[in-house]
Amino acid sequence: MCAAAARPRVLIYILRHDVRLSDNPIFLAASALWSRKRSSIDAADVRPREDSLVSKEDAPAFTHLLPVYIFPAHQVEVSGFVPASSGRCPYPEARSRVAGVWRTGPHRAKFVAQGVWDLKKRLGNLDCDSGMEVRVGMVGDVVEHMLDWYEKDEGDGGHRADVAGIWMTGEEGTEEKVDEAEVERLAEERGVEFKVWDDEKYYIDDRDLPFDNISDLPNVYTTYRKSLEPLRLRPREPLSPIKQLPPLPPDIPPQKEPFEIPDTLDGLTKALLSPLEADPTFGLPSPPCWPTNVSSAHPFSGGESAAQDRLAQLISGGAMSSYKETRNGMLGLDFSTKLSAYLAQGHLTARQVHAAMVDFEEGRGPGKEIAGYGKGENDGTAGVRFELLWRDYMRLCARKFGSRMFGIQGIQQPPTSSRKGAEDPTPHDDHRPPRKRWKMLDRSGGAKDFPEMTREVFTRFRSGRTGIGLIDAANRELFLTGYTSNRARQNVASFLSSRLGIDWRVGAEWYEFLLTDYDMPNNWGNWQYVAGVGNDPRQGRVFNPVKQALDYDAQGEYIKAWVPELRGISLARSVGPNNDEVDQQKLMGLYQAWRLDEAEKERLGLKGVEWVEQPLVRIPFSVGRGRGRTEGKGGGRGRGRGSKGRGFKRMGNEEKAGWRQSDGAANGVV
Ligand SMILES: Cc1cc2nc3c(=O)[nH]c(=O)nc-3n(C[C@H](O)[C@H](O)[C@H](O)COP(=O)(O)OP(=O)(O)OC[C@H]3O[C@@H](n4cnc5c(N)ncnc54)[C@H](O)[C@@H]3O)c2cc1C
Repeated sequence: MCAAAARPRVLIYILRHDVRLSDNPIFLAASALWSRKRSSIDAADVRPREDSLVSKEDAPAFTHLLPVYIFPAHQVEVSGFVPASSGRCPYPEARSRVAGVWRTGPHRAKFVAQGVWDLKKRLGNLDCDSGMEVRVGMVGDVVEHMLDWYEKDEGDGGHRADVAGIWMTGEEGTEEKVDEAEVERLAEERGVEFKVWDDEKYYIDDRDLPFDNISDLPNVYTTYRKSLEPLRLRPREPLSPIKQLPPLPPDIPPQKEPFEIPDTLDGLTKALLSPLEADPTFGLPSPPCWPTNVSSAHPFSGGESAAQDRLAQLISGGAMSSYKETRNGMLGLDFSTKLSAYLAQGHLTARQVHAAMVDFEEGRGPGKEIAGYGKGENDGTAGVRFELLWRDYMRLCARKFGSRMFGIQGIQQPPTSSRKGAEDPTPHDDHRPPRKRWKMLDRSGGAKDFPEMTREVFTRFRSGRTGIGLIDAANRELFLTGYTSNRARQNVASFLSSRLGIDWRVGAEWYEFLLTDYDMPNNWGNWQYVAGVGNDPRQGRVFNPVKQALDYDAQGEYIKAWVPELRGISLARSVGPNNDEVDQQKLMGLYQAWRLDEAEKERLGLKGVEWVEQPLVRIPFSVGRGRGRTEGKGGGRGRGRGSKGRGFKRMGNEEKAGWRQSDGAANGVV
């Protein structure tokens, strides 16, 4: 037992989506406060960004730092951490509320584990006896167990250690807020200092927002963006690197039973994946299989080290500068940055991305051979900044709208409390579109609505067997790799919510399960935006996935990559000696296989195949030479996406093939 005077004073840092050493305000504060105490260096020498740190008065006096990453049991399935001999997991399965799918799938589980391990290694390498612990359980349970353990009487009236404080970063999710409140309650009960920090992983820090009250956040992104232009001047500089941290405490509370924490990355990954592997099909009778000769667009490993490598490679390889021209691509590594998963987990911060781009723009560091080096902001770097601000904006929407992010009417749902009236932040209150009727998985919405059929349709959607090439390619890619492009995501979300009329939240939950880059505000905000219940100022627009394929997959390469059954379609048609053109009829057959002629179906072995013969939707669309003829009038330009716009179109009179449209979709919402 330690004598009271020499008893360690432990500061516990609960890591969440801030799994990095660099540009991390909590690590920097812990490092600075501790070094100051040890060496009596003047505060100014160790506080490069004073406002980022706690003041001397607020700071708990601590001798040791215990960083702990917790896999939260309601969001990640943790039964794989229970050894076979130790009985059952005390928590319910981590499944989603509406569709009942796993909350965290294999792609993200692996990525998160890699990130946690990378940080553990980085901390260990600091050569100051630092490190990190991994725990599983509900956050409150883990913290309570730690506090109990440290408080435990050692037999002579003393504690194992004093807990000097608990720090964590704040998050916007309603579940995360509950976790924060629980930790705060426990800390208060035990007289332990508690502080929730603003994580500084966003493009614009909270302290620099152009409003004091979140209700003043504009309901339209463009208005928000304009209030902040020029975007290049807004972000702060990343925090200075950390060289030293307080050591880990001499005694560390073990993981609460019945769980056991593996001591290798391999073991950690296995524990996370084993419950999911009990059914590798995830309930799909015909799950997508890896096609030959195709690679993931997102083969990247998780972690701060890999994030820094990816960022450096984007700059020195030129992809950051060509972003504007390539960002609507769907195949390959570099059409977009693939930084989303790093940003979501906090392996990287948006201002680190900004700083790397500024270095390039000002002719510092790597990228000398790339056009535009040292020549200021270019279209590509400006485009990335524009998107990073979108990410900030979605996060602020989550703060503003709270639990309405998850309701079926999205943020269009009027607030339930006294916030009604002048403070009601719902967009377009005066001309809100009539409520859409959604098809649900578990109950009928009325006559002609059959949940059993909806479940079957949802299964085909998830399996990549709708019969619409672009949608099927995107859903198979997502299932197999954990990534699909923004272009594909928009089309898929529009297809499920508007063409099929299914409760958009099951789509959001399916994405939450599969996406490596899942991020609550971005996923739920984008899904409802596209479904017409979010903050798209032009509500009710619908993507035409055939027109979109023509615009963004004109040679059908993306569809052929992920739907190998269609690879045998030869698109070239000879129109003279040494002169070929794309056979439009066949191209339309690639985009919707029901349009292939019978002989071609026979040749490809597609005769009688359900998704070919009975697609969920048939979209009338014809092409002449060059361009396609679309249903109705042209759609909006949308979000500065280049000349092709976002591809929203009015809906036409689709043939109702094997699947009845929802009322909303059949009404041809615009
Ligand atoms: C239905 C739907 C669901 C989505 N779910 C998520 C999600 O869970 N997590 C997530 O990070 N993004 C989500 N997005 C946004 C976007 O599709 C991804 O951020 C992007 O495709 C990730 O690839 P990237 O990093 O190469 O993006 P890039 O095109 O290189 O963009 C750079 C960064 O900007 C941000 N960004 C880009 N597009 C958007 C956008 N539309 N909204 C908000 N931020 C954006 C991301 O952080 C991204 O890493 C979703 C979009 C849709 C339509």
